[in-house]
Amino acid sequence: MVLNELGARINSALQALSKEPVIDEKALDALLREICGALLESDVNVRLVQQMRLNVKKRVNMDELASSSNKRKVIQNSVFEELCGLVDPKKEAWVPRKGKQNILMFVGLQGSGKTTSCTKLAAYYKRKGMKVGLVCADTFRAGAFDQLKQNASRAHIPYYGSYNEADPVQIAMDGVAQFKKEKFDLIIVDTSGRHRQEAELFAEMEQIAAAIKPDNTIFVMDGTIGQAADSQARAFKESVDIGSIIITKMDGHAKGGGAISAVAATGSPIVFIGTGEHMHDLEKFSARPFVSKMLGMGDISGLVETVQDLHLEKNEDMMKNIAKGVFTLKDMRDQLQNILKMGPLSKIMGMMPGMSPEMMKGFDADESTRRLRSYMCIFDSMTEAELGSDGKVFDDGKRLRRVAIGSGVRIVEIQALLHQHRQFGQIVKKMGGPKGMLGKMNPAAMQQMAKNPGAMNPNMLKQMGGMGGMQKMIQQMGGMGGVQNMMRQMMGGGGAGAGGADGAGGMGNMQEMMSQMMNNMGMGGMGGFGGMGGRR
Ligand SMILES: Nc1nc2c(ncn2[C@@H]2O[C@H](COP(=O)(O)OP(=O)(O)OP(=O)(O)O)[C@@H](O)[C@H]2O)c(=O)[nH]1
Repeated sequence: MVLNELGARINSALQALSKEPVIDEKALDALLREICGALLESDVNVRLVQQMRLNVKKRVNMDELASSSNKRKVIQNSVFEELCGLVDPKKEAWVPRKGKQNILMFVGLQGSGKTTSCTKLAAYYKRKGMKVGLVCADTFRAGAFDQLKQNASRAHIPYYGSYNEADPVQIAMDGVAQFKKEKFDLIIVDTSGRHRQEAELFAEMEQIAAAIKPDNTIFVMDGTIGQAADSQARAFKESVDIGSIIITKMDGHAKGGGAISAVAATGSPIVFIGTGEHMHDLEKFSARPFVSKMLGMGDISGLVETVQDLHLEKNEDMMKNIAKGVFTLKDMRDQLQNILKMGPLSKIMGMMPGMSPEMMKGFDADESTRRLRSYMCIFDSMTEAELGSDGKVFDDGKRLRRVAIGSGVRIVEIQALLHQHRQFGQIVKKMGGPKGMLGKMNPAAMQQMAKNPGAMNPNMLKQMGGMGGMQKMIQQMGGMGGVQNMMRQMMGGGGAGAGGADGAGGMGNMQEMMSQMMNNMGMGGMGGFGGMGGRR
């Protein structure tokens, strides 16, 4: 992702500042030159870059700041704040309200990723427990309804459309009326992105908006269009009341800066970014976490939300087991299943603080996901009794052969899985049990922690000394292999080969990732229940 490169450049400019013996106007100018150059190369609007440079200079008063370390901190903070300012229109983003029938209309040019994003968003709110329906009001493009139908069916989202009705306004009204009658919480209306004439397209959008009276209109913009984003956003803003923005295709080679600066043109907040063609490739957008992640500082709020969506509290058995220091094969399967449910591994890794863009380079998320799926096949071929065991039953070669035949996976790979399970079991034993960190908490507290990690997040961070402390903690996890080591093994050496040592290497890292996640949550839990919760 090109934004990672932008983040890496800004980051290294900030790092270089830390090495400067004297921090003066010259050093500040050199830093700003490098940062502004990087932003311009990423297609961020030139006026905005200029303004950002002036704002940082205004914030940093060299004469008033005494020590160099103070100056460094003030400059770094100012740059961070101003980068956030670039993508933050300081307007609260609209969110659908529970207990109300919310209507959302999507607009955007043809090919921007509107239809794909409609379904991704519907799936997102479905995961949040809402009853969501999709309406296809694009009658201009032949095949638009089929595309929406296909996407919606794959995500198990109810949809409405028509092959006969030619009037998009009528379809939008009928679809909304039907879903309203059926008490849907959120109705998403997809519109056309193309007409013979631009004026016709805007007129149609206005008519649909007047007929269905959406609570919010989302403007979908292609992240790869560069500087053209500004004029496109302005044109849409003049016709419809744009409430929010989704920027798509921020994976691959999107520079993204152009679309991001469209925020300034519309004054509306970016609510999500599309990061791929799959259903899960939609990331919630907020200015600070976005900038933090771009600079390799992680996105704790995103990670917490993703973990929340897993509803770990529902897995009572595993919570009880872990608190006791017990870890069965079934627990491992459930954990891996959870990781698969969280979406692409690269996305999760990017949310972890301390994962610098360099560390993510070359990370083969697809290969790791493939390996995870092959482990799922192995688990599927085990009996309930085997799954509930600590894995020692597989010392018997006959069982191993049976599972290998059943799953179509080589014996060495099953052995690798069992080896990793044993290793992770040892970590759980250390963390759990009466003396371990998790063992000191009762199962109800563990469930509470899983149910609402976000609520204790501020305490967790405070306890660990803020973001810096979090990064330090991850570095200190060197004892468990270390994140860097983990990434190296996950993406390197192991490569495409799935068997034997490769399989073990990849899995070892996967397992470390899980333990880190649990460790993070565990610490949050301790914060929440160890007296700190009372202070909130
Ligand atoms: N890589 C990537 N591709 C995307 C993303 N979002 C959408 N696409 C792809 O972009 C192409 C166009 O997406 P659509 O959803 O059909 O675009 P649309 O805006 O609905 O187009 P019309 O229906 O013609 O108005 C499809 O091939 C999508 O798979 C994204 O975030 N990343």
